[in-house]
Amino acid sequence: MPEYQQRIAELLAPTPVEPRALEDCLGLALATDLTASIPLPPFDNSAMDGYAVRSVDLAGADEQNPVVLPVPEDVPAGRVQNPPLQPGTAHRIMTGAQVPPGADAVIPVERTDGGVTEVRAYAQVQPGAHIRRAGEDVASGATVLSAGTSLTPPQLGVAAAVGAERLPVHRPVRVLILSTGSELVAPGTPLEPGQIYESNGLMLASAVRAADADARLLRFVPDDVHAFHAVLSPHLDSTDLIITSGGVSAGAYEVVKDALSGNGVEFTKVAMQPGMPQGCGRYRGGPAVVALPGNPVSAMVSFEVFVRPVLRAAAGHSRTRREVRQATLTEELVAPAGKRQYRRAVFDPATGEVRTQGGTGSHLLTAMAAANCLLEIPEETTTLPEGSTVDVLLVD
Ligand SMILES: Nc1nc2c(c(=O)[nH]1)N[C@H]1C(S)=C(S)[C@@H](COP(=O)(O)OP(=O)(O)OC[C@H]3O[C@@H](n4cnc5c(N)ncnc54)[C@H](O)[C@@H]3O)O[C@H]1N2
Ligand code: MOO
Repeated sequence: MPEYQQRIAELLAPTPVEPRALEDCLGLALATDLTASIPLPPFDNSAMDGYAVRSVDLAGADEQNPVVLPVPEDVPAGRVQNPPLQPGTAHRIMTGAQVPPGADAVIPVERTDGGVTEVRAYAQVQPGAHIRRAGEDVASGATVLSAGTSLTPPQLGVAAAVGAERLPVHRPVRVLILSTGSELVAPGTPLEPGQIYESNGLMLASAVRAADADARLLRFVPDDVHAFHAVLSPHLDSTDLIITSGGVSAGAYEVVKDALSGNGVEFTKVAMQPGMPQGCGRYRGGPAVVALPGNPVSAMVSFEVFVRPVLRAAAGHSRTRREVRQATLTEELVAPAGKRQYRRAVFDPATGEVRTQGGTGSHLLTAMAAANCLLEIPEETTTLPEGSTVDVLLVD
């Protein structure tokens, strides 16, 4: 299994780096460190709506003995020209407005009568009170985001706050998802006997998108080799990776295998359950191909262990793997010898316990939908008593 993982990893080269407007960067990987060219906050500013004062001018003020100061200036947030505060005066100031030179504190409006031309202050203030200092959040020249960061909303907020207009990010991997199979019909149409609704295509496209890659879905590719090549051909120049599901095992009418073998893709059996039959390679020397088995759970588990980490690495993310936790098994399990088994399971982070969902059948998709982790059973393990410590891959 590790060798097969390595083969797939080698198929995808890092995507090019391109500058993108901040609003188009969510989830993408930053390609170089982002350094702040300004401090944050950029200037000393008020944390409160109130009055900028010299703290010494309010010494001894209280409810019974208010200090009355003239208010010659009003300082709304954004006022650019900001006259200095003269001793014995107060400037009415709003949250976020620049503290005038000469002021060393802000008294909140609630501690005053709220006067406009003169103000009665009912409390004294400590020097520095309610002033947010320049550089308190970020010093000028500091690295605010590191290369490889998968950009989150607050990180994009930081980038905007330091004045970045665009960011150098890795272009997302462009993935084409194909599903084949004469038994498949679109949800929304009536089912004839022998038919099932197509679900792998949508599931894999969603998994690709959730891994912050681009997905294009081609469902119901005809079960015919010529038609298969014809459907692919217009997409080849704009695709980094083709993912197929189904048609890789030992049966007749395996269009994926028939079309891709001899065109750069090799099919093999991997010592893993589910997900034994697999294929990978490069289609006619062009895009990478990963041919996943058709059983829905096999397709999904194979995507998790083979494809997702590679998609993340190619797109420059420094975190490519799911979090692995150690958990205590609440039941006894048996597993096949010589295969790495992945069981659908629910991990409870509060207790550290894990319990499997459903059986091992790779058609049992609802157990996968109910799971929040994959419980990994190593190749050499065939029995796990209740209370064993196991590794779980957190998949949501
Ligand atoms: N004689 C053998 N038979 C099978 C073997 C084997 O080694 N020898 N391996 C089994 C294993 S394990 C798996 S996994 C499957 C893989 O089969 P294929 O990749 O060829 O997939 P299909 O036969 O096309 O489909 C399998 C199953 O999945 C359903 N399916 C397929 N595509 C979709 C889709 N897009 N949406 C929903 N469901 C889908 C399909 O109807 C089948 O039920 O082979 C075993 N057999
Ligand atoms: O590999 Mo199949 O995935 O066991 O069902």
